[in-house]
Amino acid sequence: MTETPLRPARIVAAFGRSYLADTGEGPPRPCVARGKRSEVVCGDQVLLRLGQDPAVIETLLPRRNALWRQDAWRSKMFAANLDLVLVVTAAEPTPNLELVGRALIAAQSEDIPSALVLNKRELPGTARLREMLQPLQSAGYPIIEVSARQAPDEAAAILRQKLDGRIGMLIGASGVGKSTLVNALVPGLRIQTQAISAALNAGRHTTTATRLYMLEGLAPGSGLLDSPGFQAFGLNQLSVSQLQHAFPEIARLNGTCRFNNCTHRQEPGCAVRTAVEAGELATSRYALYLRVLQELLNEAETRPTA
Ligand SMILES: Nc1nc2c(ncn2[C@@H]2O[C@H](COP(=O)(O)OP(=O)(O)OP(=O)(O)O)[C@@H](O)[C@H]2O)c(=O)[nH]1
Ligand SMILES: [Zn+2]
Repeated sequence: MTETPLRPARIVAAFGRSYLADTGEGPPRPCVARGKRSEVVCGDQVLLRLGQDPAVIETLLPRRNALWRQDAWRSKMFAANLDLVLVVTAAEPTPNLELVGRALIAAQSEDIPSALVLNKRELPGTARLREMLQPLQSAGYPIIEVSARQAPDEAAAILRQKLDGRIGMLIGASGVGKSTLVNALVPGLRIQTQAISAALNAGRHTTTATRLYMLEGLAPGSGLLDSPGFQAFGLNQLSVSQLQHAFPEIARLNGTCRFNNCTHRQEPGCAVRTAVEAGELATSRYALYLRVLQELLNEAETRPTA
C-alpha cells in the first residue's frame, strides 16, 4: 500500500486534541495528532498525512515563538508562530495596565513585536489613558488609536495594514472591545466560527477554542488569532535574563551595572536603579519588573527538581 504524501499546513483551530489545519487549498481539514500528548497549538506549522479522515499530523515543524496562558494551576502553551501582538486598551472599563504590561513581557520575551491599540478613542478618559501609556510609548511600543464602534471601517483599515503578511493576535482585558475589533476585521466572522465548530465536531464548547482567521485581500499568510476567554499570561517559564530582555528600557542598560549578573534589586552600582532614581525609567515599569522577578524566584523555589 502506498502512503499519501505529506502536505505542509497551518493549524487554524485547536480544541482539546482536535485540530483544523489549513493546507492553502479548500476549507481547513479536521486532523488529529499522533501519540497521546497533545502538544500542537494554534499557529503551528505541521506536515499532514491526508487521505484519511481525520487527517493525521505526522510532524510538528519547529516553532519561531510561542505564548503561554496561565490558569489556576499551570502555564499552558496556546499559540505559536506569531508576528505581531496587539495589546488593546480603552479608557472604559478602568484600564488594566498590569495585564497590558504582562502581555508586552510575554510577547517581548519571545521576540514578537507588539503595539498598543487604544480603542474607544472618542471617550473623554482617553487623554488620561494616553498619559498612563506614556512610559510604554517611551519604551518603544507604538500606540494606534482607533474607535471600533464609531469608526469600524477605519479601525479595520488601520489594523489590516499592520497585519499585512503577518499573523497577529489581539489581547486585552474584558470589555476593551476585542470582539468588536475582530468583527470589523474578519468579514463573516459568525459564519466562519460556526463552520469551525461544526468541523471540529465539538458543538458549543468550541467558544473557548483558539482560532486563527486568515485574512483575505492581504499578502498570503496574513491572519488574526483569537483566543476567547483568555485571562492571564503564563510568565513562569521565563528565566531572569529573559525577563530583563523583555523590558526594552532595561535591556538597553544591559552590561552597564557593576555586576554582570545584576538582578537590578539591591546590588550596588545598579544602572537600572540609577535610571529609576533619575526619572529616566518609569517607576511603574520598574515595579512591574520587580513583581514578576519575585514571582519567578518564588516559582523556582517551589519547582520540583527533576
Ligand atoms: N464607546 C465605545 N465603545 C466601544 C468601542 N468598541 C467597543 N465598544 C463597546 O465596548 C463593549 C465591549 O466590547 P467587546 O468587543 O465585547 O469587548 P471584548 O474586549 O471583546 O470583551 P470580552 O468579550 O469580555 O473579552 C461593547 O459594549 C462595545 O460596543 C468604541 O470604540 N467606543
Ligand atoms: Zn542592575
